[in-house]
Amino acid sequence: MGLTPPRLELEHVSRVYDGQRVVDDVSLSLAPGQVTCLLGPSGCGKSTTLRIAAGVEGPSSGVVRIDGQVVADGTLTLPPEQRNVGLMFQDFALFPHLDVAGNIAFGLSVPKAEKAARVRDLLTRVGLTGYERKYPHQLSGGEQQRVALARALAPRPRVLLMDEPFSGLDNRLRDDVRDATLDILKEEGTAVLLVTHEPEEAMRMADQIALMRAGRIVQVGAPYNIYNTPVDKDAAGFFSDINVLHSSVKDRQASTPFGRFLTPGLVDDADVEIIFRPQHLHLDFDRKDGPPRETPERGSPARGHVLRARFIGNQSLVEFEMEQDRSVIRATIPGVFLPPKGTPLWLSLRRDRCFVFPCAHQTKVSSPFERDYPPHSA
Ligand SMILES: Nc1ncnc2c1ncn2[C@@H]1O[C@H](COP(=O)(O)OP(=O)(O)OP(=O)(O)O)[C@@H](O)[C@H]1O
Repeated sequence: MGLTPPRLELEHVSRVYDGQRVVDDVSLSLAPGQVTCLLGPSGCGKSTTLRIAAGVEGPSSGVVRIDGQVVADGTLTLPPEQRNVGLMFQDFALFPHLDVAGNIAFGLSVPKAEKAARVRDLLTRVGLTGYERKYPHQLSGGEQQRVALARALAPRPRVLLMDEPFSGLDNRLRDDVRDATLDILKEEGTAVLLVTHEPEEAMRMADQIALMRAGRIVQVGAPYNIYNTPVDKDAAGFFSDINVLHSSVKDRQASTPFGRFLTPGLVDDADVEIIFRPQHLHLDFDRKDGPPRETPERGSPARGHVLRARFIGNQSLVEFEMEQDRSVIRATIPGVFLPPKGTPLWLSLRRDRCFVFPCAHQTKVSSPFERDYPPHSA
């Protein structure tokens, strides 16, 4: 017996419009019951990828499979209704002339009693029991979204494709609807491909995030891994504010106000950027007995002076000018921490949360010998 094929599989899929490759060699695989978020900035090709998975358009090249069956390649494109996929888009698009029960039952071709039972079951799951006879215009945005979800799930699709399905909802409602939607999707065991440009939404919803940029998938992984081991500076910066230290390589290390960092795979004089998030800074007050001690976890502390501090909700954002090179570093601190301008403080970094990348314009990158060479300790 062979292995169970992925529920949805895209293999080297590309799409060219007017000579421009808007989806570029995308490969992606979704297991049953898995939520995959296609995440990226506006115009990077997310919706086009989703439309290719749906069968609304064909790929210029590459193959799409559902449960191992080819549904599109360079020549064949099965239409959406022959793929057993559910679709859910931003504007929900409920049928205004059908009531809630009619909307949910629309795509169901099963006996009447079975249809009614499925509608009842889905209404319970989406928390809308008793809403059968209401019409879309009588529902709130969140209720309409839940009816749209029930309608998409009614025929038990093998794959559910969702394009920014929560973007029409206001912030507070969105969190509740997202959580409820996730519970239902998990119960149904459908494989979900969800398009979003919001990193928080992807972090909250996804089992797997596929980060897209300029038509290509640049990184795929679980939210924790994508956040904590970004593939490059832009991937790190997509999820949060970042600090960037500039340096260059000397003897396989880069010096910074916070001590030295190893630079595996980079040759001498290569320009590098050391990236870290504002929440990974640790602050200490100035002391009489000199700087706080250097530790392997936090490296050497560096002194900075507060430029400004603001309370931003459940944390404070403090900006520093570093004494050594006058660079500006931002730190976020839980709770209220608003030191006056000019206050000297010692800053240190969680070194396991720092990433060293060659500068984008870099020409002096790796040599296989450097990569294999045992690194010096920092
Ligand atoms: N039918 C089309 N004809 C020509 N160009 C298209 C077509 N559809 C999409 N594009 C172009 O392809 C690129 C990717 O579009 P797509 O809608 O897939 O991006 P996206 O990442 O989903 O963006 P957004 O988040 O803004 O919806 C864009 O530059 C867009 O203008």
